[in-house]
Amino acid sequence: MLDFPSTLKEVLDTFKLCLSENKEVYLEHYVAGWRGLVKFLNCLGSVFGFISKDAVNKIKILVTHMEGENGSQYVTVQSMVKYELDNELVDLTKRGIHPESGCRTLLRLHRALRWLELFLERLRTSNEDGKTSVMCSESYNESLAQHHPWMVRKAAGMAFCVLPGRPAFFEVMNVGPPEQVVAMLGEALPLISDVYQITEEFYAQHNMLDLP
Ligand SMILES: CCCCCCCC/C=C\CCCCCCCC(=O)N[C@@H](COP(=O)(O)O)[C@H](O)/C=C/CCCCCCCCCCCCC
Repeated sequence: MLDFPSTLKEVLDTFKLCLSENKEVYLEHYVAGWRGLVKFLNCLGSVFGFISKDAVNKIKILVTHMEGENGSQYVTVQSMVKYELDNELVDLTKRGIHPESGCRTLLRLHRALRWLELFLERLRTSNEDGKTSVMCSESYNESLAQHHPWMVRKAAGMAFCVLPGRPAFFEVMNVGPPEQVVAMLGEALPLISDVYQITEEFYAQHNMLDLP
């Protein structure tokens, strides 16, 4: 697990460790990446508490699987999917007796990873006056929002309004001057994108992109 304080670079580097040689996604590093991100989210204020709580719950569910008696099946996303499908441990069409399957839980974080990718790309290419609240809400609308009910979208939209400006945001990242942040994001984003794409394709192959 990552210790705090860390820099956002250290957290994003975790996603570099996610991919095995044969392009499988290691759950251990995936979860460590999210844990690190949640710590940054917590630094942004208590208004993000409900988002942080949901992410933490999902991380806990995955860790419980990884540390459980069938933990050896939860090494990569691919092994988890195979195991849960082979053993009918996933609710495929409607909510049923497996509300905490690894597959549906990871899918929620996977969708959030797309939000992160879109948001960090906007941050990377923005200028000094760029509004992080706008970047965040545009990225949210293009990704996660499509899977959230009205109430959640409304609450998220209100939380985004209190995001600090780009300079304060860069400071929280604890990476260095803006040019360094931009360079770091330029290196990290392709890795996040790889992890996202590989997971997306694997879930699509198994018709699991809409798990209830
Ligand atoms: C200096 C900081 C750099 C960037 C830091 C980014 C930190 C991001 C950390 C965590 C992101 C939150 C991940 C949220 C996962 C949401 C999963 C989800 O979709 N859950 C919903 C569905 O779950 P089920 O009911 O089906 O189990 C659940 O209903 C969601 C509830 C909470 C609202 C989620 C809103 C997500 C907004 C996107 C993140 C905004 C963070 C803004 C900070 C820049």
